Amino acid sequence: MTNETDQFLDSVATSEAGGRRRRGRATSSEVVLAARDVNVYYGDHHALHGTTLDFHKGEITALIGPSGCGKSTFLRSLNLMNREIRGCRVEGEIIYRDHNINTPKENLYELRRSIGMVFQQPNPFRKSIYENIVFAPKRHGLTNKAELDQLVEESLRGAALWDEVKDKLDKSAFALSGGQQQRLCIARTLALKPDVILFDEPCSALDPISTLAIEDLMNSLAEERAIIIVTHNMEQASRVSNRTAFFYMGDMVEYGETDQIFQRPQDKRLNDYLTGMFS
Ligand SMILES: Nc1ncnc2c1ncn2[C@@H]1O[C@H](COP(=O)(O)OP(=O)(O)OP(=O)(O)O)[C@@H](O)[C@H]1O
Repeated sequence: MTNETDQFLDSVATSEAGGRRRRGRATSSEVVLAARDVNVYYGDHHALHGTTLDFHKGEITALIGPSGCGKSTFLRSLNLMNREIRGCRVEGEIIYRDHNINTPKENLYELRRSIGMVFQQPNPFRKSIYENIVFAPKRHGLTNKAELDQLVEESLRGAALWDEVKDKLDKSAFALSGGQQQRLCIARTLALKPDVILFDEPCSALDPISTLAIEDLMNSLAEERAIIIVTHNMEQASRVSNRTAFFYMGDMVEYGETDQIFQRPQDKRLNDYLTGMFS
C-alpha cells in the first residue's frame, strides 16, 4: 500500500464523521437482490460486461470507479430503469427475492415500489410537500385521508425531515433547500415502503452539511433494507458502505468488504484509482 493510500485512510479514520458512521465490514448474509452475469448494451456498445453481485439486507454497498466505467448503467439495471433508454439492452438475471425480474412480463410499476431510486439532482414534483409524498401511494389506490396523513408523517420522519416541514406541508417543495429537497425525494421513496433503495450520486449537488445529513440517513435506512450507492467521493464510500465494488471500463474488477477494498486493494487499477492516479 502506498503512502498516499495510508494518508487517505488516516484522514477518513480520524475525521469525526468517519469515526462516527464508518461501516466497513459485512454484517449480513441475507441477500435481497442479486445480479447474475448482467451485460448491458447501448446499441452496439457493450457498456457492462458479465457482472455478478449480491446485495444484502442491513448493508450499504458502494459502486465506485472512474467516469464512464458503467456504475450508473449497472445501478439502473437493478430496477430495470435502463428499459426507458432507447436502444439499451440488458442481458442476464436480476434476482429480487429469489425471482428473476429481468423478464418482459415484469410489472415495472409494482417493481419500483420495492426497489426505489434517488437521483443525483433532487427532483421533487411541482407540488406541495404533502402531495409529493402521497402522489404515488394514491395512484396505488390509497385514498383514506387519515392513512395518507400518517404515511406522510412516517415517511418524512423516516427521511429526517418531519421537524423541519411539519408546519408547512402545503407549501411548494421548491421552497425547500437542495438538501431538504433531496430528503423529500427520499421520503417520497419511503412512502412506497421499498426494501431496496438505489442512490445515484445523491450528494453531488449538495453542500457538506447536507451531505452528512444524507449519509446519516442512509445509515439508518440500511438497518431494514439493502442500500446501493454510486459515488465518486471515496471518503463517502469508505464512511458509509459495508461492501464496495470497483468498476473499470465496463468490468467489475474487485469486490469485497469496504475495509479490505480501501486498505488492501488487490488490483493495481483499484490501487491507482484510490491514490488519485486517475479519476
Ligand atoms: N444513455 C446512453 N446512451 C448511450 N451510451 C450510454 C448511455 N449511458 C451511458 N452510456 C455509455 O455507457 C458507458 C458507461 O456509462 P455510465 O454512465 O454507466 O458510467 P459511470 O461509471 O456511471 O460514469 P459517471 O461516473 O461519469 O457517471 C459509457 O461509455 C457511456 O458513454
